Amino acid sequence: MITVENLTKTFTQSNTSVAALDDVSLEVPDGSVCGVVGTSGAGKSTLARCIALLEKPDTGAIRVDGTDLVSLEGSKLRAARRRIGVVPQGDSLLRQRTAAGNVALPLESAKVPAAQRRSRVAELLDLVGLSDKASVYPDHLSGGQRQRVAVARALAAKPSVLLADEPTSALDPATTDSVLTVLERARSELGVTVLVVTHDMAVVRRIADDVAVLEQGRVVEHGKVLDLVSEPGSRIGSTLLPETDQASVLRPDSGQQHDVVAEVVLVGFAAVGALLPEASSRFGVELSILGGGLTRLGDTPVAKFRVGLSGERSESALKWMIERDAHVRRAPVSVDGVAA
Ligand SMILES: Nc1ncnc2c1ncn2[C@@H]1O[C@H](COP(=O)(O)OP(=O)(O)OP(=O)(O)O)[C@@H](O)[C@H]1O
Repeated sequence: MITVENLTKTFTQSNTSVAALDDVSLEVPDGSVCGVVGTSGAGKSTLARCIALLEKPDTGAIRVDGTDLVSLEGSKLRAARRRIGVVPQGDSLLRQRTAAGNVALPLESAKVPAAQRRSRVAELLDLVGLSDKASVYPDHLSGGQRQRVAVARALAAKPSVLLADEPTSALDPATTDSVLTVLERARSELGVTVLVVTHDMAVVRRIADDVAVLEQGRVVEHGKVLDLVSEPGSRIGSTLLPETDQASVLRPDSGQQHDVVAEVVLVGFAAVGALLPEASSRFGVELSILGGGLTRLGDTPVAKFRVGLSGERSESALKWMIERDAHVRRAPVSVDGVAA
């Protein structure tokens, strides 16, 4: 578990102070992937640098497995740094070393014997799907392949935490996917806790269990992605889920009367596949989809619909859906049945 407690960091330049981190607290459970997102200047990289022990916060604690890393010094600090693998922002490989040579670097620093080093490098290149590129130099690798080598290098010393700062920036979607697959594999096959700093919501959509949204140095939203998307007013929800498209209720279909209009978020195969039709048939209500759609967060299908229900038992149908974990937000209905 990574626990960040009340972290502050202020930079002062030519008499101007910037609170890059302002009382930031968050928890990343063991073996999970947490996305740290936010606009440019929100404090994401500063947070990553503090957790990687490359920057000292002004106040606050960073605990990994219970130990506060901020207070460490000397050999204890160096040992703690080895438990955190870092994939730095941008191109970070040594150009004069092959892919295998780059991955071996942390093992050489730790004085791991040559035979052990070779087998560990082979394992890591296999993990990132680049066994056939072991002797290729970075200039002859694609951007995505270079990032995968950087991930393998960050994992070389068997860290418990992997921290990646914008690992997919400047990559096309297909290449982004190959890098995210490797991060996901680090978590699932090695049990590493992964923290990904990104401005790309596709990263959160594809691999994050948890997410923290930073704004002007403060955490404005934090939690499990699948919980947050169901919360009314969630920024993550409004970014990751389909628009329910207010305008669609004014289309000809919506001219009909609805007894109830509501926004419904459904999470998981069972809910997405069956809840609406079952509610409709069980309570004898007519159910119209007025907007929204289906998406996928990680492996989980999630739907957000604006629905209109017509029939005497509309309220009961809605209540029944809520009891089955549908997240429902009622929209006020005007006299002609159109949501206000
Ligand atoms: N070394 C530094 N000296 C002075 N100011 C800094 C320094 N590092 C960061 N800052 C300031 O702190 C704030 C947060 O910067 P940070 O790089 O953490 O944001 P970010 O969310 O990672 O942004 P980006 O997405 O653009 O990389 C910004 O206002 C930035 O200008």
